Amino acid sequence: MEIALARTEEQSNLVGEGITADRGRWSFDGISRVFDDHVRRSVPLYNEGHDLTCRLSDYFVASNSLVYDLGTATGSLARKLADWHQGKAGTQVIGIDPVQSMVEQAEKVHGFREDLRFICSDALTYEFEKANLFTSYYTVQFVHPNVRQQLIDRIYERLHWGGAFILFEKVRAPDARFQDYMSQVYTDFKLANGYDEKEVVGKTRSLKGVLEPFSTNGNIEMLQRAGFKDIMTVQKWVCFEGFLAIK
Ligand SMILES: C[S@@+](CC[C@H](N)C(=O)[O-])C[C@H]1O[C@@H](n2cnc3c(N)ncnc32)[C@H](O)[C@@H]1O
Repeated sequence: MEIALARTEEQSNLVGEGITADRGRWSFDGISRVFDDHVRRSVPLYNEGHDLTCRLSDYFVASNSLVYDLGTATGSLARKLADWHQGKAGTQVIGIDPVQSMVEQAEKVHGFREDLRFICSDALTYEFEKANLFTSYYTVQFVHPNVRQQLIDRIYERLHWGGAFILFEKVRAPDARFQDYMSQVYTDFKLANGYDEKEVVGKTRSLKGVLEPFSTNGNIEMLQRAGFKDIMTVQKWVCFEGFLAIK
């Protein structure tokens, strides 16, 4: 299905010449206004994963609960979680993102609410309070592999016993043949969602060394090293996977 797109200047910067020329220069700064449209056309089952996260959160979020959404971007998932648990007294969702323009856009779109806050900070250094639920929706893949384990260790440590980490990641396949199949099917997905070949190649090049997916097993082993023992895949579309890990 072809989708006609009216490109704003920001959108052109995002998917056009700018990133084609800039290997490994992907940045979330300066794309906050077009991010929502972009991410929905780039991530399969984007809305479904948010809905599933809300449904799973029922097992971990009660009144006076604390939820952190890491890499909240424009705050869509944090907002959905806050709405989902509205009425649970004292419960708060905090969206964290190191990109100021993303946090400003989140605040502009979702406004001021007692139960929903956005903080501009790096999840690697932010001093988390003890929480009931952490969510990371396609964020950990952007944390450099040499410090990724440290982040997962901190999440585990900062969770209450019985709390959970819901982690969605782009994942690599277990071998070269499957990786080849998955890459081709995902390219088909992006082309069907209105990107042209130049844009697909340009974005792939701009993400070199910036988006570094682990395999399914790599993610599970990272969660296990942090201390998680109860881990399950809750959603999967080819190379996009959601995990539920319970402390
Ligand atoms: C693909 S987007 C996340 C999409 C978002 N979670 C959603 O549901 O729409 C990745 C986000 O992670 C953020 N990010 C990257 N490194 C981070 C870090 N160290 N700590 C927190 N957020 C980070 C980026 O700024 C970006 O907004």
